[in-house]
Amino acid sequence: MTLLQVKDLAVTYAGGAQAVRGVNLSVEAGQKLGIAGESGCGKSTLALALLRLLPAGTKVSGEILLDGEDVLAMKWGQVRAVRWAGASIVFQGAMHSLNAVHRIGDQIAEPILLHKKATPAGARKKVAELLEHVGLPAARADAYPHELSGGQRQRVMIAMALACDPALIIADEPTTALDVMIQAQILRLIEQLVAEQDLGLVMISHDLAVLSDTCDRLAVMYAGRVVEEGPADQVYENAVHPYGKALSAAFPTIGDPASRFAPRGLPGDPPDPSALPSGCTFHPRCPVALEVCATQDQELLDAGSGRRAACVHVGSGTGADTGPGPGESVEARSTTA
Ligand SMILES: Nc1ncnc2c1ncn2[C@@H]1O[C@H](COP(=O)(O)OP(=O)(O)OP(=O)(O)O)[C@@H](O)[C@H]1O
Repeated sequence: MTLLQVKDLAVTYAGGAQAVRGVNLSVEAGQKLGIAGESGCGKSTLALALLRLLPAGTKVSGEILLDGEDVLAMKWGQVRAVRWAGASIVFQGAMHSLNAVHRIGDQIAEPILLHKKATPAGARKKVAELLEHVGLPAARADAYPHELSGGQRQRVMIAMALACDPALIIADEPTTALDVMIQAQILRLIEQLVAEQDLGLVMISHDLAVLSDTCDRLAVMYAGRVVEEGPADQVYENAVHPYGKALSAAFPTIGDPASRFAPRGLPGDPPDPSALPSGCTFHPRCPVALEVCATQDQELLDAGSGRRAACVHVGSGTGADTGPGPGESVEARSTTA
């Protein structure tokens, strides 16, 4: 069953930044989609757009079908209901998302009282169940956010996201602020909940390794566009788009100690979304760019093994080398920049 279908989504902020450009994606029940990319590529904008949480004055076009209904065409009352019962978001940095002066039980109960029309006793019971479900004692309902550790607060955020039984969870950098051990626990918790409740998951992270470990499918974004997508292991280990390759090369390969010492990083910076380069927006940084890339953008094309990539080399059918893979060095060899 398709829970989320995004068609040709574009977001332009009031100042002219084209943060998301023509994104298409879909999530089935029980499926975990990871969205990866450098800072500023539009990941959070995409997440916020899904539930119409962008600032007033932002231009949004395309379609966001949640359970078949277009969120962009909904009246505000319907959008508010969908935010908890259809899909909910787990943000990074729970300390900023939780209200410091309210007990966490009251904060989790609020959407249950509002959207599920539960009685106070019914909401308290549901809060206790949710806390236990995310691995916290029910008695922690009486705690204030500052009385919990970072990992416990993130568990509270997950409990809150599940409060109205949504079909889809959107997790924006859910573990970024946590240490590695706690990060692993929270990722396992998310995986377990998705499997148990047959939820859909959209997980956003700059960390391709974390995403490939947790998700079934990956979409790699660059300058507001999805430039590569496919099965998580294929995109992480065998990316075909030169940017996807550079991104996966930025993470050490498990089991290959030599890769820890390989030069990393991609020369140059991502483009300013208010003044995007012509053609393929990656061409000024691309190690294998051709002249045509400066004037012509590519659609996502079939790249084999379930992957699709927006690169002229994929379309050429030549199987041309699109640059270094995980653990290999990345050097600019651009013919156009
Ligand atoms: N409220 C806003 N008004 C104008 N521009 C914005 C706004 N929010 C984000 N942007 C711009 O939109 C682009 C995409 O930002 P976004 O936060 O979606 O990227 P991101 O990939 O999530 O980055 P990060 O990982 O750093 O959060 C950036 O260039 C950013 O400066």
